[in-house]
Amino acid sequence: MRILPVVRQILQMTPSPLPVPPLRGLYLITPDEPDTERLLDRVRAVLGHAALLQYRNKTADAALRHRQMAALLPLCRAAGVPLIANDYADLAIAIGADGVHLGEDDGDPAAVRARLGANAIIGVSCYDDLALARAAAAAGASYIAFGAFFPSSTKPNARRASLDLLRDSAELRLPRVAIGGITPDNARGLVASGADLLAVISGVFDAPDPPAAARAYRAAFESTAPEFPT
Ligand SMILES: Cc1ncc(COP(=O)(O)OP(=O)(O)O)c(N)n1
Ligand SMILES: Cc1ncsc1CCOP(=O)(O)O
Ligand SMILES: [Mg+2]
Repeated sequence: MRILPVVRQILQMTPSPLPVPPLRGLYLITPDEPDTERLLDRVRAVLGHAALLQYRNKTADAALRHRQMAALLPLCRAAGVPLIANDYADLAIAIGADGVHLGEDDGDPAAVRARLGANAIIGVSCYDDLALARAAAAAGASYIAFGAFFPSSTKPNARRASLDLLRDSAELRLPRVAIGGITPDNARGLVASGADLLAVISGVFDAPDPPAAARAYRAAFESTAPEFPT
C-alpha cells in the first residue's frame, strides 16, 4: 500500500491548528501575487525551508485573500509549517489558520488573543520601539517583530530599526523576529544579535533561485549562536 499519499491526504483534510514548534529560522512572507496557482507554485518551491509562513497580500481584495489563504493551508499542513494571516484576525479564524500578525493599525493584541485563544500564534510589529515590545509581551504576543533593519524594496518607507533592539529585547523572553531588506549576506549579524526568526519576502521570492536562497538563510542559523539567547 502506498502509505505516503494516504498520510498526506489525511493531513490535508485536517483543519486543526498545528502544535507550535520552537520559533526559530526562516519566516517566509508571501509576495503580492495575484495569480493563485502561481502563488502556490512559488510557495511550494520553498516552504520546506520555512519555520513559519505568513500570508500577506496588500493588493488583493477580501475574496482573493480568502481564496489564496485557504489554498495555502493544505500546503502548510502537509509541510508542518504554521500559517499566519497578515493584518486580519477574521481571516485567520475563517481559514482555521494558526495565527495572525498585527501591526499598529491591525487591532489590539490583547483583544485578538482573547478571540483566538491561548494556542494561536500572535505576532506584533514593534518597529524600532522597545516600549511597544513590552506592551506586546504584556498583551500576550507569541513573538515580537522589529524592523526594517535594511532598506526594503517591498516596503521602501518602512521605519528603520537598529541591532541594539534585538539585544535589548532579550529580557522579554519572547522569540524576536527581524524584518526588512534581509539577505543571506546580512542575515548572520541579525542572528548573532538575537533574532530567532528572519522574516523575508524579496530575498527569497525575487531571488534567481528561490530554494537556494531559502537554504542560505537557514545556514545563517546553523552557523551562528545567538549572543543574547531568549
Ligand atoms: C513578521 C512581520 N513583521 C512585521 C510586519 C509588518 O507589519 P505591519 O507593520 O502591519 O505592516 P504590513 O505588513 O501590514 O504592511 C509583518 N507583516 N510581519
Ligand atoms: C512588511 C515589512 N515591514 C517592514 S519591512 C517589510 C517588507 C519586508 O520585505 P523584504 O524582505 O522584501 O524587505
Ligand atoms: Mg499590518
